[in-house]
Amino acid sequence: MFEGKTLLITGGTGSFGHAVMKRFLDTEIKEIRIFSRDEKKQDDMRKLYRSEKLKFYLGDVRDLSSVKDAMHNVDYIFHAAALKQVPSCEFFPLEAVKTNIIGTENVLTASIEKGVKKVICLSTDKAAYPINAMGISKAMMEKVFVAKSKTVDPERTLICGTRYGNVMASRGSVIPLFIEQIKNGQPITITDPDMTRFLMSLEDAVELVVFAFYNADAGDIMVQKSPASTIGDLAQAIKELFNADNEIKVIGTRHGEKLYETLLTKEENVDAQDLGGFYKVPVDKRDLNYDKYFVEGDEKLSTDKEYNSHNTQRLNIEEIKDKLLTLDYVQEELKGWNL
Ligand SMILES: O=c1ccn([C@@H]2O[C@H](COP(=O)(O)OP(=O)(O)O[C@H]3O[C@H](CO)[C@H](O)[C@H](O)[C@H]3O)[C@@H](O)[C@H]2O)c(=O)[nH]1
Repeated sequence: MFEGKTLLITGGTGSFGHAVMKRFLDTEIKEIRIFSRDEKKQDDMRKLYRSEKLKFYLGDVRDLSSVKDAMHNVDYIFHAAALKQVPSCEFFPLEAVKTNIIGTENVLTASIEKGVKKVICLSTDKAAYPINAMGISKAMMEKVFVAKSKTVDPERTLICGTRYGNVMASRGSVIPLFIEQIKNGQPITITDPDMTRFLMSLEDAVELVVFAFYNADAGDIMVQKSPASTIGDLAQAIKELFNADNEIKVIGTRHGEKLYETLLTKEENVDAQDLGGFYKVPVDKRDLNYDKYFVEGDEKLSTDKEYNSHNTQRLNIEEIKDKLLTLDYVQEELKGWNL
């Protein structure tokens, strides 16, 4: 379906943008358009890949006209532009509103106007039962794209989304931190050994978006089933891989952080469809007749459970090690370490 087509990636210079670009660059795709704010990152990417198929557009999702200017003749959009750091959104919540919520509204408004055929909006597990500003803004982003998907004929513009968990070894995340601490002979700082997180790779995130592309209907949110581990086991697995004996220091749960992450809320699970490796949260089909919100209930709502990093498949230390070894980053770090 991508043959001869133009794909626009908002936030395209980020790690997800890079991974998608690599996935599609050598296909029959016509053009991959990278839309982002940072000219330096764009220039680095341009020089690194030197591909005729790659086109760079400077702009900000907050600015509707810059979004519109990038959308002529675009067939599909992966909307990944976001503020995603928990602490910065906590201090500057309105910035999260502007980028994550209004920015998404802009991307969708422009897509509909320009006749883009499909838009996939990327969300995060932190949007399910959100407790921090980043998660709350992403939850609102989901509401915005679900509502917007109902305003347009899906044959013309199909709007849907994905929700995924922590990307293993992403910049500034816990796996590189633990490895750095080992290399520097520092204590390994664990917030709570029993805290759990889903373990997904960047490739999984790309696979999820591609799955959504082929399988989601308008307004659906697609979720990938993922294993999880406790942070205590993750630290132990990394210690064993690096043959390290650093002490473990428990520092306590950080501000805005949960004991476990949720990929499907209990309320979503009632209607979610199990598609093997994925779940599909179908769009709420109730119409503008508000009455039905109050007179029609669902018995399952009291009994169904959420799908979270505490009740998903739990990896043991050996399995975490195997998973870590699939990451290029960990392989590279191990090579350097053994030398
Ligand atoms: O020193 C540390 C740091 C983290 N953790 C734990 O490791 C897990 C993962 O932490 P990360 O910091 O890798 O990931 P977060 O889920 O906290 O969130 C990260 O990913 C988010 C995107 O999903 C945002 O970008 C956010 O700012 C960024 O910290 C958490 O359970 C956390 O408590 C520790 O045990 N010790």
